Amino acid sequence: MAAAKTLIVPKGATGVLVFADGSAVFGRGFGATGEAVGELCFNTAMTGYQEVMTDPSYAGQIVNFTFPHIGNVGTNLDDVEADLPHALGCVVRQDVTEPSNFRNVEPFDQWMKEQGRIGLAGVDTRALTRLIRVKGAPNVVIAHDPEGRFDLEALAAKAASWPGLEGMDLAIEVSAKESRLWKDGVWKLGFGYGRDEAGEERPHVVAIDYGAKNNIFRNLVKAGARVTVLPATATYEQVMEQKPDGVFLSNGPGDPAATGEYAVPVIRQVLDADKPVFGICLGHQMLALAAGARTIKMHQGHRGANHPVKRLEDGLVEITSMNHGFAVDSDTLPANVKPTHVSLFDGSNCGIELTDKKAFSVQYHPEASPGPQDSFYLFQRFVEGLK
Ligand SMILES: NC(=O)CC[C@H](N)C(=O)O
Repeated sequence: MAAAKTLIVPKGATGVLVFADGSAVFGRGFGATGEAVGELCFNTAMTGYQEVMTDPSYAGQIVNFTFPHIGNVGTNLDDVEADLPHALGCVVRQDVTEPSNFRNVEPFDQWMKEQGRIGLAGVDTRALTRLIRVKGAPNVVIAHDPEGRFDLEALAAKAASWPGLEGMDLAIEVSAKESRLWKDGVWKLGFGYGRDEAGEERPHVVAIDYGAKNNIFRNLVKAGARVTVLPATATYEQVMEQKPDGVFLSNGPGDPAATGEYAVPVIRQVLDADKPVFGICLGHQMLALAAGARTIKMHQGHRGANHPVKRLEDGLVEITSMNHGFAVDSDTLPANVKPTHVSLFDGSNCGIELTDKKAFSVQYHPEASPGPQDSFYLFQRFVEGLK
């Protein structure tokens, strides 16, 4: 797999992943035709492919799923984390079968096609994962053509000339462009999404959207907040105009250090004004940057739904959902930044708290979607703290 430079397309191959060095992995294309260039990452979650594909933090990335049966429950209108899929494409082991689920609305391959996203099936995705673990996340082109016509040299050149995620600001591209009130609560079988009938008396959370997953806002509503969403480029004055009781910093794609021009200075001003702050994933990384720490690109990243994280205050282990390729460098935490959570997989930083401010953040995804719900308490902790 992905061993040598390949110039011949095997008979029957209708999809391919091409690496910058010219090596290629062939399979059967599904979803949209065409090609897309991005970073290849792997996700080990056993459920929730629709949530993964629509998580805006996957902008610029192609997801290699280690779980073999992707697409088997189809797609529906509810399990989406944003209006569009943001991952560029996906690589899967088994061909996508007829959906078998009472919630299915549309087969996965058709949904991918309509959304302009490319799929590649019939690949040894676990071998591909091992390759990423050894060599780090590569830049690749995913391509699909029902006739199997691929110009492999041109595709390799495209992968080679893509600049990579490091230094790339994508939050600005996927963020909401307008401010809005958020109204949905969490989903319940038989009921769908709850409705927020919040009164003015509830704590007001101003959530800055750097590419947010909707389930974060739903959980803030469930925890009892009134939620206003602002675009990533919101100024300090625009944040304060909303009279927030607390400010939330969302997840999002790309390199946290590349958002430094607009996001981090605003976060610093919010901290200086002593507003309570809660951040998730990219929001965690940017809170750390605003506090004076540094972020680093990880070798392979963390993406899945079973990542154990230790809460340092009492040693409790949370099983968490993760999706990140950058991390806060724990060696750079200033004296007023206390680490609160650590990954039990590799010891990387998974949470911080500012000792002189009401501000905390986590690297993982307490909103799950997909994943375990061990960390829902963080929404409660934030919103209760605003009262
Ligand atoms: N889910 C996220 O917010 C991801 C943050 C950042 N883009 C990273 O890859 O680390």
